[in-house]
Amino acid sequence: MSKLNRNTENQEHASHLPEHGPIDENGKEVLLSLKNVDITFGKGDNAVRAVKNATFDIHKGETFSLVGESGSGKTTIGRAVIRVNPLANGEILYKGVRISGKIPKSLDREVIRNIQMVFQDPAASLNERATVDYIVSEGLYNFHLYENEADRVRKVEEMINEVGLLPEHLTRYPHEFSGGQRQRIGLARAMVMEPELVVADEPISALDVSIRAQVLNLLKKFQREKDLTYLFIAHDLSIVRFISDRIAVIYKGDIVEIADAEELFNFPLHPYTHSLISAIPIPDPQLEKNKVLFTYDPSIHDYSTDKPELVCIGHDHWVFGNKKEIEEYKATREKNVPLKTITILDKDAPRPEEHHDNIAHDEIQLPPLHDTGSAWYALLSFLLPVIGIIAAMIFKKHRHYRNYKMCKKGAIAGFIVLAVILALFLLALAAVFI
Ligand SMILES: Nc1ncnc2c1ncn2[C@@H]1O[C@H](COP(=O)(O)OP(=O)(O)OP(=O)(O)O)[C@@H](O)[C@H]1O
Repeated sequence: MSKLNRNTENQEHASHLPEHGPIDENGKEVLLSLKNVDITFGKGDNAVRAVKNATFDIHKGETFSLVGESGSGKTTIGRAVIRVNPLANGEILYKGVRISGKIPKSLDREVIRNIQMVFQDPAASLNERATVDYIVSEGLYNFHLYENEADRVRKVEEMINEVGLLPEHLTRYPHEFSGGQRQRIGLARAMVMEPELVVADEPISALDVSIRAQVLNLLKKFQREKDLTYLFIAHDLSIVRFISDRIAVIYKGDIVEIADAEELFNFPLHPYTHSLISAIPIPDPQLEKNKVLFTYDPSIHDYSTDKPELVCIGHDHWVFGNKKEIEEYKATREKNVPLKTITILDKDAPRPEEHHDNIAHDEIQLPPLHDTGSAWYALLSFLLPVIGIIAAMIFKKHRHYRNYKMCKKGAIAGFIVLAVILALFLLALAAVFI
């Protein structure tokens, strides 16, 4: 497309944005930079400092996740990036160009087109009175990103196919769709603009667990195919672990830790990050029941004289703390021994420390290695139901619950088919002899 159409529009308004962002000291292209960003709501005594001194870079092509509990300021940052929330202090740069505060109207239009947002609640974010066709086309209309009507229709149909819906859905209204389908419409509306950066604000939190993976896979597919960069907002570390390149943790408006995803999970230095990791449910009910929840107590910090700041302690790992804390964090990291984040208590079993030390915390957070739930188990159990039932019992004992369910399902279906054949045979016998 769009390169053509973008150029067409850029000829009308010379582009304010360079083709590439600046390169940082690690040789990575910086697409978005927040520098000392403060965001405040209200005035005087009622003022809420929702975001305090937020500073981070997002590199081209990466998934950068922002994680923290409800009310910590994640959405406020996302909305500041798309220029909805004004800053009280600091600035936001896109490809090195300031996009916060007062900017020329033509730059504002370029920013809207290049940075799109996908919202948490697909029901609330879609205009209920507009058809899907109009919803997906709205940005194209506003920015004249099509050559003629046939071109617009082609773009919209292509996009609706790409998100897994059908062209006949275009004439329908949002209320005629399920939550997952509405989120697909929201994705189509954002992606049809061919953005470079997508702010995805809890895009799967409102969806059924069963369809969350589909929407995540769709986001990943778009990223691979269109070289997208994501600012992914979530309140739960377990969701972002496997989709993020880097993760920033935010607590009550302060960014308390930023690191590569694996670095953060291996060395969660800030106690709030530790508490978020310990809150991730373990798929094994026995271990989950006996897990000790680590809760964060902010009163452990004494910031009365020694003020905290976000400091890089090496390994591109940033932690928020005062000088004393930062020295401790550095010393811990230099030992290079992954930190223990989960403690399992079990009265009847070995001591908690011993119990935990035998299992890497990575392992307990994952389902058992061979718990695949493959359809082959069901098929073989259908053909050999007795063996299927035995296999199901063994899988259940080893907590391979998905395999167990598949075997059970297949074996039961196999028994029913055998019973029906036997019944028919007996009926036939009866018919012959009576
Ligand atoms: N428009 C507003 N007016 C006043 N206060 C606001 C406004 N928007 C957000 N806030 C306040 O700013 C703080 C951060 O809110 P924000 O919505 O960014 O949190 P969040 O981390 O995204 O939470 P959630 O996961 O629940 O969406 C909260 O204390 C919230 O009450």
